[in-house]
Amino acid sequence: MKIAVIGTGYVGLVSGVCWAELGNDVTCVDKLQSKIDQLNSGKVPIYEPGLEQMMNANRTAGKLRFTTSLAEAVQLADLVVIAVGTPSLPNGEANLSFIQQAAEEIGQVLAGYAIIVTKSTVPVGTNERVAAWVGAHTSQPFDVASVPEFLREGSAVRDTLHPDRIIIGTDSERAAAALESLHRPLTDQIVRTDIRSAEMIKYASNAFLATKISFINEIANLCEKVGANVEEVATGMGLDQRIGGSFLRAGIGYGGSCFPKDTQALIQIAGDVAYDFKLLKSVVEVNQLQRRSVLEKLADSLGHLNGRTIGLWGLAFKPGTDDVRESPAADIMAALIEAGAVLKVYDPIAMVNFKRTYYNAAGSDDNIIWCEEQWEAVLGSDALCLLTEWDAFVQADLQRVESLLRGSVLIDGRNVFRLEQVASTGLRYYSVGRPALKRERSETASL
Ligand SMILES: NC(=O)C1=CN([C@@H]2O[C@H](COP(=O)(O)OP(=O)(O)OC[C@H]3O[C@@H](n4cnc5c(N)ncnc54)[C@H](O)[C@@H]3O)[C@@H](O)[C@H]2O)C=CC1
Ligand SMILES: O=C(O)[C@H]1O[C@H](OP(=O)(O)OP(=O)(O)OC[C@H]2O[C@@H](n3ccc(=O)[nH]c3=O)[C@H](O)[C@@H]2O)[C@H](O)[C@@H](O)[C@@H]1O
Repeated sequence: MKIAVIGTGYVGLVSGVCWAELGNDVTCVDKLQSKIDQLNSGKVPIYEPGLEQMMNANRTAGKLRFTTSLAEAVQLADLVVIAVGTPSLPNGEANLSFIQQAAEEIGQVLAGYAIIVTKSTVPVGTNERVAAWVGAHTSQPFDVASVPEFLREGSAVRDTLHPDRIIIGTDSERAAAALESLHRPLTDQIVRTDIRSAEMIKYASNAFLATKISFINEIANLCEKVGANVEEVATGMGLDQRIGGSFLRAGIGYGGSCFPKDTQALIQIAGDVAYDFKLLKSVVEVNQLQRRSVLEKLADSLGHLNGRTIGLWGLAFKPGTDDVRESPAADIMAALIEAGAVLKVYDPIAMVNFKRTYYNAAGSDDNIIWCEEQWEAVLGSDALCLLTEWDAFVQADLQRVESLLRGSVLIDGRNVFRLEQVASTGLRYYSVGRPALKRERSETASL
């Protein structure tokens, strides 16, 4: 199949590369010249394990191309896939301006029948608007379909090649048959549905996963008060097949480019039809409060934060990605600085993106020291907070943490250390929903 993919972000680039890998002829388009130049020089602009190698193999085989010319890509394509961003507007609603622009541009250059697929996450009813935006600029025949994407950053290639299911929302038999044959090599779990249901499946799935996380985080908060251990609770709950064990890891709350944006958008979608989505509003509120729990634990252990030096391990919203959009670390850092703390921060992959997104590119802020390596963030700090569970942190030698800290406090926002492991050190240890190890120890013992 000849495929044009509009947008070379996490979704467009990974989908395009994987479709080429399956033997299709793929042209990826982006309006950012710098991105296309980078891709044409064999470099992937995002951090996504396994992607660069697969991309270059398919470029060399002549199955994958990159261009800024939407016309060049669309005119040759049987299938045109829209994978541009749908960020939040200030009121939480999805910003559809990139979708509209792409749809209108497609309409302007369409040279014959094509199937136009929206892979971006869009509110219910958007694909009908896509049809209208394309149709306003062409007299060529076309069909539209909603094929939402469920990949996770960090495992995007694997998720794309081994999806749990493929959702195809369209009222065209011709489009459905073509999309089924495109996806059949990946899975037998292909669900054919109407366009509006397909659009809703995407939001409902993300909102449900976010709900599971906020639910377990509230159970964790309760566990801390009643002396239970949330990990034991999650294991016990998750063995019930009706509940399932995934997405029950308590922590500092969800972040990323999708759960925060899509939960807000669904609340807005409900509001537009005068429906008050109370449960989802609480999910969002709980998630916001959960980020504060790090500050509360620091205040509990250190007394006050003014003038304290706090080491932070992890800035990405989760390991395996350099994406820092809506990362809990950003809110936690801002609150710590406001409380008068000095921060020593380190992330193995996301430092550059984080500085560019939340500070100026140079990262200049008198209260933040951007560390060259992970131990520099520990050296001389009053406390260390682990915010992202990168392997290098999970495998860290806790005796070394103890000896380099000026204080003795370790806040584990992702429950990565075993309680017995920490018990063999002198660290005062706070995790999420598990018993704290609050023993007394001189704050200035080391260094
Ligand atoms: N990031 C993720 O893990 C997932 C994202 N999604 C959804 O997929 C969509 C895309 O997300 P990402 O890939 O993260 O976005 P992104 O922001 O990383 O990439 C979007 C790309 O589209 C390009 N673009 C925008 N307008 C264009 C136009 N008219 N012509 C050509 N290129 C254009 C931008 O320059 C950018 O490179 C969003 O709706 C998101 O909610 C869905 C599942 C997973
Ligand atoms: O629509 C999207 O963009 C994507 O959003 C999520 O994928 P992603 O944001 O890449 O990452 P997840 O692995 O789902 O993690 C999201 C956040 O939840 C947190 N999380 C996850 C699981 C858990 O048990 N506890 C928990 O706090 C993670 O730390 C992270 O901050 C979904 O998992 C994908 O299916 C979906 O396609």
